[in-house]
Amino acid sequence: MSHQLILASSSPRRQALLRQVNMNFTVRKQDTDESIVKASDPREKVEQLALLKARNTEIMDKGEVIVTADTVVSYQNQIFGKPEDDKDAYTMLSTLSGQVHEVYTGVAIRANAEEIFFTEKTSVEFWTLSDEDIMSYISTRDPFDKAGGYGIQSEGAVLVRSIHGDYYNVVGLPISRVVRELRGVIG
Ligand SMILES: Cc1cn([C@H]2C[C@H](O)[C@@H](COP(=O)(O)OP(=O)(O)OP(=O)(O)O)O2)c(=O)[nH]c1=O
Repeated sequence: MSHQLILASSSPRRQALLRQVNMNFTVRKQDTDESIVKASDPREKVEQLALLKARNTEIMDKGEVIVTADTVVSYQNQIFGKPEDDKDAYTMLSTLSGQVHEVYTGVAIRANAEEIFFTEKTSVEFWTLSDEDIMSYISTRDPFDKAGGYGIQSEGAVLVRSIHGDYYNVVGLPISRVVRELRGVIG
């Protein structure tokens, strides 16, 4: 059967990462109400959300393979998604200042009769940030479409002291693992 890869994501970063490794794919929008997933464990949360996004994506042809993902930041018992406003971004960034947090990205792959999912975790250490560091970063508006309120690939790079694990997982898609898992589905 010939396969057609569909990335069901409006994240420009996820699209760019699949393009970077020369995958042939098309983008399909899905609109998922993320508030219905109540899991408090970050791994469970991103897996459930990625699966929900995959199940909410219409399959239009038998050969289609749907890929979806969800990213959260986890610190102690808190899970941070995208900040709602400046105050929310400030709370997230001041909590993460000087600490190590985890970024979880759950990925779901849905083909005709199968559904697989997995999660990657990357640890990220932030420098200790002054109020001025945080306020000037928020004023760039970079935090607002990103889990945890920062983008490691953009202005947020200056907040990060070290990482352990897959960099691309932090950006929103653990691309090398995704490609390997896809080989098992589309050959
Ligand atoms: C931590 C971090 C997150 N992010 C982004 C990746 C995700 O796009 C976003 C988390 O939001 P998600 O809800 O995972 O994804 P999304 O709404 O952007 O896209 P879609 O559901 O359509 O696939 O945060 C970065 O770009 N850089 C970072 O350093």
